[in-house]
Amino acid sequence: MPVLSSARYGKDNVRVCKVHRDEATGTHTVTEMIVCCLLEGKIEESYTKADNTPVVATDSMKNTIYIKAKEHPVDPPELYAGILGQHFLDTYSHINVANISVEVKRWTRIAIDGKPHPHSFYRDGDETRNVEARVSRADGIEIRSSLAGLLVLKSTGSQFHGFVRDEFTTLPETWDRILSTEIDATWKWKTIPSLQALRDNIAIFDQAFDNARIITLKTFAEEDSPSVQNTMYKMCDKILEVAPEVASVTYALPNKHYFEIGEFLLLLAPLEMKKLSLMNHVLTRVPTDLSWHKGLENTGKNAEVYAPQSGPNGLIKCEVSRS
Ligand SMILES: O=c1[nH]c(=O)c2[nH]c(=O)[nH]c2[nH]1
Repeated sequence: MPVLSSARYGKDNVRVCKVHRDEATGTHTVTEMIVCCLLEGKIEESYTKADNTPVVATDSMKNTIYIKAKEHPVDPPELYAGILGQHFLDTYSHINVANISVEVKRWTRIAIDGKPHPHSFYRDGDETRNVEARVSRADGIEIRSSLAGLLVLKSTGSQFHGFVRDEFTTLPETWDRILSTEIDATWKWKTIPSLQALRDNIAIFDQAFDNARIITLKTFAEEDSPSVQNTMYKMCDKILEVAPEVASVTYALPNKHYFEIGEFLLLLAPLEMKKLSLMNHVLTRVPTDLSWHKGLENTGKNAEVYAPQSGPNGLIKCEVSRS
């Protein structure tokens, strides 16, 4: 006998844009977001018995997303997610959990001759500010806030050495390399008991976002990184230090490799590679640089031209909690 072990449903990819007009100053603020709303509760029979009585149509959820954006502030997104989620619990007694996710796009104010323009904006990158809220009758409000899609690169101040060297290793140790990644940082808040408690503490959300962004960029730029692992751990530690209401921090960082040009030749000459590994237990990529062309030197200290790799890439993750 099969059992429905879990179920949730709702509307995804609801695109919303809200314009706030400050009457006094004539300044507009634009918030564009993508909202997802998935409900859980006593909805089994819609799956198992074709009984739609408990089903709040996903189309109605889409309407609710617009209406709540009109009736309430959408900033910070943690507040909007809490308000929207609580609405479903207050309105439908058989709904027990509302899972709300919000992805906020960047619309940065244009400055003209150094002066912020009142109603014109530009998209300065793919970075988004995200919120995942689980609003539950039994467990209160659980929120994960995050910053995603922030692409960064440093052209020095990154090392990687001392790692396992064996018959599978070709990567040379380095004391100076290009480091690039796309920041995906998430901070999980201690459980918030109610929407009122969330409202009472509203300032912490913007503060944490600003702090997480500054800490990430400052640590990335200023540290002489021994590895992605250690650098991301330091970022987590610093965020926990400045945000006492945050319970844990996670990072997921792809290592976007930039290799010296000559390293490709090994892949093109597998027989040669085998021979080298027999001769030399520690096989490293053979830097051929560009010297075959008029003696151009382009490795080590002379490296200027690199080949950005689209894949494969490293992917390094961690979660740091309070002890
Ligand atoms: O910072 C790094 N961590 C790794 O685990 C790793 N592995 C690798 O090939 N390069 C790197 N860089």
